[in-house]
Amino acid sequence: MAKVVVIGTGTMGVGIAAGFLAYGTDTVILGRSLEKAEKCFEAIQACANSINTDWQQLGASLRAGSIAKWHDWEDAALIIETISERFDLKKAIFADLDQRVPSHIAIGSNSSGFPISEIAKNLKTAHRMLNTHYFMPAHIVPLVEIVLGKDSDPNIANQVCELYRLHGKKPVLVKKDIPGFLANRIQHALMREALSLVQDGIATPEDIDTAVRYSFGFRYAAVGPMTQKEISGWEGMTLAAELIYPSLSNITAPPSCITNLVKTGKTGINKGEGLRSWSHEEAAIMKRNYEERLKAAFAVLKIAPDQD
Ligand SMILES: NC(=O)C1=CN([C@@H]2O[C@H](COP(=O)(O)OP(=O)(O)OC[C@H]3O[C@@H](n4cnc5c(N)ncnc54)[C@H](O)[C@@H]3O)[C@@H](O)[C@H]2O)C=CC1
Ligand SMILES: O=C(O)[C@@H](O)C(=O)[C@H](O)[C@@H](O)CO
Repeated sequence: MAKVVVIGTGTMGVGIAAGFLAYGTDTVILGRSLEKAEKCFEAIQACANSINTDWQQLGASLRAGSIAKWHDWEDAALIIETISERFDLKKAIFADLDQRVPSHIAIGSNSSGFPISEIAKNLKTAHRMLNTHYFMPAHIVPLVEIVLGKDSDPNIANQVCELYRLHGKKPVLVKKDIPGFLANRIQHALMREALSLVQDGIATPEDIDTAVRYSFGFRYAAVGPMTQKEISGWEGMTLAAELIYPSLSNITAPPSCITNLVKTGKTGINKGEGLRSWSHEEAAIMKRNYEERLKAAFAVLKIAPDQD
C-alpha cells in the first residue's frame, strides 16, 4: 500500500497518522521542524495501539520530517493537511504543495470550516485538492467527510473514499463545499438549539447532555436519524415539526453563555474550566471514560454493517 503523509503535529495530526499506521500503511508526519514531528511518535504509536494492538506486526513504517525540506512524495496515496485553523496558513501551505507535490497525488485539508474552493483558489492543481474532514478523536471516530470544491475531480475524491474504506473509516462524499460540510452542519444545528436553551435558562448543560445521550443520541448508535424515522413513521415527525420548527432558535452567532467562557479562557477540560470546573483527576477520569465508551460503540457498529 502506498504511503500517507500527514502535515501537522497537533491533536488531529497524531490521531490521523495513527489511523493509517494501525492498518499497516507507511505513514509520514511532517511538522515545522523534524524534531517537532519526531516528538509525535510516542503519541501516534499509543493511538495506533489503542485501535489495533497487532499493528507492529503489519510492518508499516512511521517517519518524520520537516514540511519545508520533505521531498519524498512520489508514491503517496494521500497528503492530509491538519495545521492550525487559520486561513492564511492553510492557503500558504496549499500554494506550496501545489508546486512541490506531483499533480496526481490527492491533497486533503482537515479544516473544520474553510472550504477547499477558497483554500485552493487559483492554484494550478486544484483538481486534486479536497476537504478531508475528521472528527475528534480522529483515530477512533469512523466518519471522514470528503468534500468537493469547485475544481475538485470527483474521480480523485472517490479514490480517496476507497482509501478510507480500506482503513476502517466511513467516508461520505459531500458534493459541494457549503459551510460546515455535512456532519458539522447537523452538529451545529443541534448545538445552536442546545446553547439557546441554556442561555434562556430553560435547561442546564447537564440536563441537555442527559436528554440527548439517553434519548435520540442513544438510538443514533443503532441507526441514523433518517432510518429511525423510517422505522417510527414520518407522519408523527411531520406533525411535531409543524408545531416545533417556528419556535426553534435562529440566532446567527453563539450566545453569551459560551462566548463569555471563551473570552475568559475557560475553554473546557484542558484548561480546567468550561461550563464547570475540572480537577486534573476528574479530567483524566472523564477522558478515559470517553475513549472507552467510544471504543465500545464499535461493537454496535459491527452489527450488520452492510445493512446500515
Ligand atoms: N480538534 C478538533 O476537534 C478538530 C480539529 N479539526 C481541524 O484540524 C486542524 C488541526 O486542529 P488540531 O489538531 O486540533 O490543532 P492543534 O492546535 O492541536 O495542532 C495544530 C498544529 O499545527 C501546527 N502549526 C501551526 N502553524 C503551522 C504552520 N504555519 N505550519 C505548519 N504547522 C503549523 C502547530 O504546531 C500544531 O502542531 C484545524 O484545522 C482544526 O480546525 C478538525 C476536526 C476536529
Ligand atoms: O466535532 C468535531 O470533532 C469536528 O466536527 C470539528 O471540526 C470541530 O471539533 C468542531 O468543534 C467544529 O464544529
